[in-house]
Amino acid sequence: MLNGDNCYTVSVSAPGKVILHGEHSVVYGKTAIAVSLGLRSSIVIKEVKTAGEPVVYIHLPCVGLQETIPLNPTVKALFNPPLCAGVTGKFTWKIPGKLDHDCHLRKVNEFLHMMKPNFDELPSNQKNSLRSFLYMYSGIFGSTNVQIKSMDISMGSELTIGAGTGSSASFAVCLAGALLRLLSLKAHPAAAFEPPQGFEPHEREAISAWAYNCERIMHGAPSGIDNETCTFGSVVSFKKGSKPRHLDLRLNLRVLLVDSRVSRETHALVVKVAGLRQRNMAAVDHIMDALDDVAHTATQILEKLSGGKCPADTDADYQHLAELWDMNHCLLASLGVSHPALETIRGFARARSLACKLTGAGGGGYAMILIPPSTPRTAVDSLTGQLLENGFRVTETCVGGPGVELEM
Ligand SMILES: Nc1ncnc2c1ncn2[C@@H]1O[C@H](COP(=O)(O)OP(=O)(O)O)[C@@H](O)[C@H]1O
Ligand SMILES: C[C@@](O)(CCOP(=O)(O)O)CC(=O)O
Repeated sequence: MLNGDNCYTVSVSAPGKVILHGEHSVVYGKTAIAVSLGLRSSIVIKEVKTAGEPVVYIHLPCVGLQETIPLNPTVKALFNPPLCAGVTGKFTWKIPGKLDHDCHLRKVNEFLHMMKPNFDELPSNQKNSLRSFLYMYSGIFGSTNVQIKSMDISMGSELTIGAGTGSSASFAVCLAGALLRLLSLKAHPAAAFEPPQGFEPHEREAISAWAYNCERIMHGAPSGIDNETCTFGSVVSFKKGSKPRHLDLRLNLRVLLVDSRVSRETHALVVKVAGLRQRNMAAVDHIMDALDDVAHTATQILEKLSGGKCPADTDADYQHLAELWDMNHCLLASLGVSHPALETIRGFARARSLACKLTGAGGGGYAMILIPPSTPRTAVDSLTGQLLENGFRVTETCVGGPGVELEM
């Protein structure tokens, strides 16, 4: 959108993600399936007129951050980012995978320390958000000749931060989507007078690749499944050592996302499973194989459900899926990654014949309850009431919906 002052506004949203199948077994080379979550982050970038030097105003209430960044020193320190060693030519925003990530990130860190002498004392979520913004802004705009202006950036999220529902990827995808669209509008001003178009597949590729670089800032060596799921939505299948594969399914599975309110550390749970495997190699490997089979069969059912089958088949498919969710949970429980709170949640769901599984690392965190379309509303309401009475947090939402979207 272009206003009378020749300033653009861009609004973008992106979903979070949950792991549907393959948590823990993916560490041992099996397939994992992630789906987009109905809870989304959103961003509004507005170019604004300012009297003095150009600045970026950043409002990130989810991490309690409000910051003003001067643009002239940013341009001087961070524009014209370097290419990876051995790659010739000039870096452009179209090839984020060829950016010398470590060198660019080091410059971002040096700049932040210079701009904010107390940078090291900030909470790590604020540090990561600031690093990610500067990295991406200078990476994208620093390789073009478009004229930069002051801007105001606000970002919100329905996701809980740091709970394994992909808030960091959702944040990074929103940021990349909005910055790339702003760049495209500024580079092709005539497009601002045409009806806004959603993101094209090639734009999504670039968004996901920039978000992956941001995920590297937050997580070191991420698998790429989160940025892919938050960008493309729907279902993403992933196996260690290969690129995540987006399955273009039209799904809208209803779920209750239940927060057990038990905090857990992913790494500790991965180590626990490794210990169990060390002592019981053959048995644990059979469990991993079974988890892999569950992931593959569930994918086939999701493919059927997305094909718009007749209602009778849909019921049977949901029943089969529910069976697999239960089996998946029990296999994970046999690896020692459930928790009494998760078992309580499952008990409440089972009393209403609904399937429930933990999602992510387990040991606490979230459980998901599948709500097939035929489930009576009263059953969902009474289950929700019981969960809330017992101190759990409950969100009714969908999985498998759209990825990054331009908000009109
Ligand atoms: N809405 C948001 N605003 C600002 N930063 C965000 C937002 N959502 C996520 N982040 C960034 O992502 C980080 C969360 O990453 P992480 O701990 O991996 O959580 P998750 O498992 O939810 O992805 C936060 O520390 C913060 O830097
Ligand atoms: C346990 C594991 O398979 C999934 C971790 O999920 P989460 O980010 O803790 O929700 C670990 C991993 O894949 O790195």
